[in-house]
Amino acid sequence: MLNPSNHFAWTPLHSKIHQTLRQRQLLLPNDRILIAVSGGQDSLCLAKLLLDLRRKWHWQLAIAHCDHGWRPDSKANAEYVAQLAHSWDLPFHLVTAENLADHSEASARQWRYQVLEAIATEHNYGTIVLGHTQSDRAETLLFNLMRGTGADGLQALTWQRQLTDKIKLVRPLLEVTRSQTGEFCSGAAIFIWEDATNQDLKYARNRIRKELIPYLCTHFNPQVEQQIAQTAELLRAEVEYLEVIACELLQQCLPQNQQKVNSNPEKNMVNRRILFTAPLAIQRRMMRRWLQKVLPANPNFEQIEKLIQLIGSSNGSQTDPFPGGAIARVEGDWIILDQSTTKN
Ligand SMILES: Nc1ncnc2c1ncn2[C@@H]1O[C@H](COP(=O)(O)OP(=O)(O)OP(=O)(O)O)[C@@H](O)[C@H]1O
Repeated sequence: MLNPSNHFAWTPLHSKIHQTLRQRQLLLPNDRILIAVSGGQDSLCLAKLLLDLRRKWHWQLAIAHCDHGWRPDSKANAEYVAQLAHSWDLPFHLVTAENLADHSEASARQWRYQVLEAIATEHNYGTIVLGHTQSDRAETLLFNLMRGTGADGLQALTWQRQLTDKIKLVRPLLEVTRSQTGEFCSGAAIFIWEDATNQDLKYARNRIRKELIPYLCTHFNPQVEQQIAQTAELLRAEVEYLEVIACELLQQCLPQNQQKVNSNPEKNMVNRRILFTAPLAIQRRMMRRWLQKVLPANPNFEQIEKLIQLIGSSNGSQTDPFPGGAIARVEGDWIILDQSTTKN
C-alpha cells in the first residue's frame, strides 16, 4: 500500500512545479513548510512533489492532517496519512475534532484553517501549503458565481495569502488538473484514500464537479476547466490592482490625513468630497475596507451600498443601524459611523 522508497523518477510535473514555485516566488529555499494532507490525490501529489524537490530547495517539511471525525473511515484515513508521513520520514501533526456541531463544508474548512494555523504557530512553520488544483479553482468560480459574487469571489483561490503576520497559505497546484494529480499518484505508486463524501451529490460542489463540469465539457468546450481557471487568474490580477487603489483612497479619506479637521478626529469618519470623483468600483472597495475595520463582521453588499448612497446625499442623511448598532450619517464633507456602537 505504501511507497516506502524515497527514490523517484523526475517527471514533467516536477519541472512544472519547480518552475511555478520559482517564478511566482511561492516558496523560498530553507522555508519551514507544513503540508496539509487529506489523503486524497491532490494533497498526496503535492506532498510527494515537495518531498522530491526538497533536496534542491533545502526545505524543512512536515505533514498535518485534520480528522473531522465525520466518516466511519476517518480514523483509518488519519492513520494512513500518519504511516505515509512516517515512511517519508516527515514530522506528522494530527488534530482530531472533538465534536464538530455543523457538518457543512464551510464550517469544516473554517475549523481546518484554524487547526492548521495553530499547528504552524506552535511549531514555527512559516508556510502552509494546500493541494487545491486548477479543477478546484474552476469549481469554486462556478460555485461562487451561482451564489452571487463580485470579482473577488470569481478570482477563486489565490496562489498565496497571508494567514497571519507570520504564516502564509500557498497553493502550488493551481495550474495542475485533477487528472494530472491522479496520474502522478498512480505513477509514483501512492495509494489514494478515497473520500466517499466526494461522491455525495447532496453537496453542491460535488454536483458541479461530477455533473456540471462534465456537461460543459461535452456541450461547450472540452477545455472548460482550464478556461474558467484562466478567467480566475485574470480576475486575480485585477482584484489585486483595485485593492491597492482602494487602500490608497481610504488612507486619503481618513481624518488624520486631512489638513483641516474641525470635528473630533477620533471618530470613525471618511471624507466624502474625495470620493465624489472616484469610480464606483473603487468607492465600493474603499467602503468595504472601511467597514471591515469598524464593524464586528464582514460587511455584505447591501451594507456597502448604504454607505455609497451617503456619498451624494444631503447633509444630515443617515442609514439604518449596521450590525452592532452603528449608524452612518452625513455631516458636511464627512460620513461618520458613530464610534460608541462599533467595534474598537
Ligand atoms: N482533512 C484534511 N486534513 C488536512 N488537509 C486537508 C484536509 N482536507 C483538505 N485539506 C487540504 O485542503 C486542500 C483542499 O481540500 P478540498 O477538500 O477542497 O479537496 P480534497 O478533495 O480534500 O483534496 P485532496 O485531493 O487533497 O484530498 C487539500 O488538497 C488539502 O491540502
